[in-house]
Parts: sequence; structure tokens; C-alpha cells
Amino acid sequence: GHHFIPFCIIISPSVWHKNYPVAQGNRQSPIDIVPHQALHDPSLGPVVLNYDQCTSMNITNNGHSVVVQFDDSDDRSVIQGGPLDNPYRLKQFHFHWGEKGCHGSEHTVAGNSYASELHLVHWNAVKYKTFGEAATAPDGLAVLGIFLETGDDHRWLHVITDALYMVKFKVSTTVNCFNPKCLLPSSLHYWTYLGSLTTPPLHESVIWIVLREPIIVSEKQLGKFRMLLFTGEEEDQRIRMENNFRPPQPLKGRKVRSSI
Ligand SMILES: COc1ccc(/C(C)=C/C(=O)O)cc1
Ligand SMILES: [Zn+2]
Repeated sequence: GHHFIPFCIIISPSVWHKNYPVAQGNRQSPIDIVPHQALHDPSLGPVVLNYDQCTSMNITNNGHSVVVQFDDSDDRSVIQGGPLDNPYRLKQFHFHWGEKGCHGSEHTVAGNSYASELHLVHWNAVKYKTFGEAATAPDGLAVLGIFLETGDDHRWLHVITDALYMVKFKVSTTVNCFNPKCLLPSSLHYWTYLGSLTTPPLHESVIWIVLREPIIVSEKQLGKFRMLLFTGEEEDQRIRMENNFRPPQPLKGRKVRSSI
């Protein structure tokens, strides 16, 4: 009979270390952030986001998340300040979410998780020539993490969630002039620590900046993420894309600093 060969093998985080030994490294992400154990560092200035109105290019279901990619050929959209020594260029943003309720974020705060987490990925184009090179350097990437909590509709997230039906399967579609500045909470108070990518190759190249204040999105908007599929249109199985979050990793003596 027709032998189904699953194209879509979901590798769980607990076995990533077999192919990526760095998964058990000393600066892995995410982590559980314990606010009272974070060191308030008065030398930490505010994080500054200078995003151009029109550098977004497309939205893609890459088989493990939904990613909005940006034109990073110049410094039109950058993050700077805070723990960063120079501007980092916006490359893409993506989300992590659960299958229901308030599980889905990667970082947790005093053991509590949020329904989802948005990651804005930037790279150090001052020191490195390409994103790929920066992604393997200890100060190569800066990822801004924003928690999503359920409540009222988010006025601007609609632009993204209303486009998700077009990328139900592993495909891409155009998104013009989406400025992710509209996805920020009112306060830019943050925690920062040295960590890693949270999906393979798990490179320990990320300066994390996690905002304390979540943004509020509706259950309906969040539900649209859950109807995405890990699988491609050509595949028989339809595996819903959910729970695409890595659990917190050991701190291994790292200090979390707070701007608060
Ligand atoms: C060089 O290959 C890469 C693969 C994934 C990533 C990211 C941005 C992973 C993550 O978001 O955890 C970066 C580089
Ligand atoms: Zn992420």
C-alpha cells in the first residue's frame, strides 16, 4: 500500500542535544526570570528602537513558527542603547505560542508563563558582514522579547493575524510597510542577560532584552496562530503548529540585569 513517509518529523527540545550539543551549554535560552534576583544596573540606559515604516518584506510559515522578514541591507531599522554597544539591524520577528490558556511563552517570570512570546531578531552589522556570521558570534544577535497576554483585541496585531490564513501551510506571502513598533507595550523597562537562540542551531550568540510589560491580544487573535500547520500542503498529515516553545534552561551562574 501507500507507505506514508512523514516529511514532518517534530524533534522535541529534550533530544536536540543529540545533534546540537550546545543545547546543554552554559548560556542557553530561554530562562526563568526571577525579578527579585535580577540586578538593577543604573548604567543600563533605555532601549531605543528606530524602525523604518517600510522595511518589512514577507510573512513565512517556516515549519516551526511564523516569521516576518525584513530588508536588512542597511540601518533603516535598528535597535540600540540598553546593553548594546552599537546598533543592531532588524532581520525578522516571529512568535512562540501554546495550544491553550497561558502556556506558550519561552521565558517565564517567577515561574509564570504567558500565552505567547514575540521575538524581534536583530544582528550586529557593525562587527559582522552577514547575519549568518553574526548568528555564531557571542555578541552577534540582539533579540527583543515581548510577552503576549490574552484580553482585548490588539489593534495592530490584526495586520499579522489576518494574514495567517494565507500561510496555513509552509509558504510565504508579501507584507509591505509593517512597522513592528506598533507591537510594543507602553513601558520599555526590561531585563537583559546573555543567552542563545531557542531553536536549533541554538547558537550562544544572543544578547536578550525581555520587556517586563506584556502586550494584550485577544483569544481570537491567538487562535489564528494555532490554526497554522507544521506540515506542507503536499503532506497527508495535518499537524497543527502549537507548543512551539522551548522550556526554560539552567541559568548556570548567569546574572540577569534589570533596567527597572
Ligand atoms: C544561521 O541559522 C539560524 C537559524 C535560526 C536562527 C534563529 C533566529 C533562531 C531563533 O529564533 O531561535 C538564526 C540563525
Ligand atoms: Zn524565538
